[in-house]
Amino acid sequence: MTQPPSSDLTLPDGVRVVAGRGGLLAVQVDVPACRGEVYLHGGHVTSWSPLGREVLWLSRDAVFKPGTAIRGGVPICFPWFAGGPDGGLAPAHGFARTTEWALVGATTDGQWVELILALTDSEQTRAQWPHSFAVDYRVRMGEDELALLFTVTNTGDAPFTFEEALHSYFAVEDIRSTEVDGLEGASYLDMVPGADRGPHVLDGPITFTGETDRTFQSTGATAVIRRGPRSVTVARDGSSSAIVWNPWVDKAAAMADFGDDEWTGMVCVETANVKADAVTLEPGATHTMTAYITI
Ligand SMILES: O=P(O)(O)OC[C@H]1O[C@H](O)[C@H](O)[C@@H](O)[C@@H]1O
Repeated sequence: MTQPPSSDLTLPDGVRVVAGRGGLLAVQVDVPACRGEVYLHGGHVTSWSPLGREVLWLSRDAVFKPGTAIRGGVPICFPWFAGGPDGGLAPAHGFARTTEWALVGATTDGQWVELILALTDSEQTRAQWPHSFAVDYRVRMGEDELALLFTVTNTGDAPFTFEEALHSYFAVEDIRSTEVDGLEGASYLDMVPGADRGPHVLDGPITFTGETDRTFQSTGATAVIRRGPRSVTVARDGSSSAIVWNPWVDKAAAMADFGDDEWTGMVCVETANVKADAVTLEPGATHTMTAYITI
């Protein structure tokens, strides 16, 4: 089992740390406004359930074990996305989603709960990415908003460039009748294998009729997921990229940690800075990317 958070951290009422699935440590929130769960493994939000209705999607086949990313919720992609700007980097989406994070703060005002997680460079991270950094990740959950504030500081003495994504999976009634609005007019790359990569310009709301994997660039536009009776809005700050993803039939079947029929019930709308939107930080500089998820 991973290390418990430092014992001098006082947790407010409604917040506790438990041995979750696979024995991994999970921070559970249970307050009148919402319930939620964040695994220290990957700094991974796996649940946000305001007023008893789950907003995020988590695969029934998700694997909870060291070294493996959890399928669903909000994986953190850092310090690169996919195989990195030029491809070829491993592990896919960087090491943050498979590394243990520390819980360094937890507060509540009775309505909101804010959890503060931290990740800093170690011998293990420097072997994969030779930079000194500190990430402060604030997860604020309440009755109608989940705010995710991801702050990276360059604690070294040379500049570095990184990619980042809050790879949020949302539950939808049926992807075939789901629409994502708000990104009209934005430029995107079509990352589905074999497709014309583009860049393309989006000319209307996104509807889903097959595998979809679009990387929107140079846009901070807010996306609205119309997914049944209730919509979810993903607003962003400090984020110029957004990824919209559904694997559809064949890719879902090819993933061991994704139920064959589960592609109908999810969509990813990700808050990111990737490819040409990668961020460069000078020594001592800081960058914050925020996702505001509201219902
Ligand atoms: O299977 P993973 O490494 O978690 O990646 C899952 C997906 O993440 C992003 O949305 C990418 O755009 C997709 O190409 C990728 O398939």
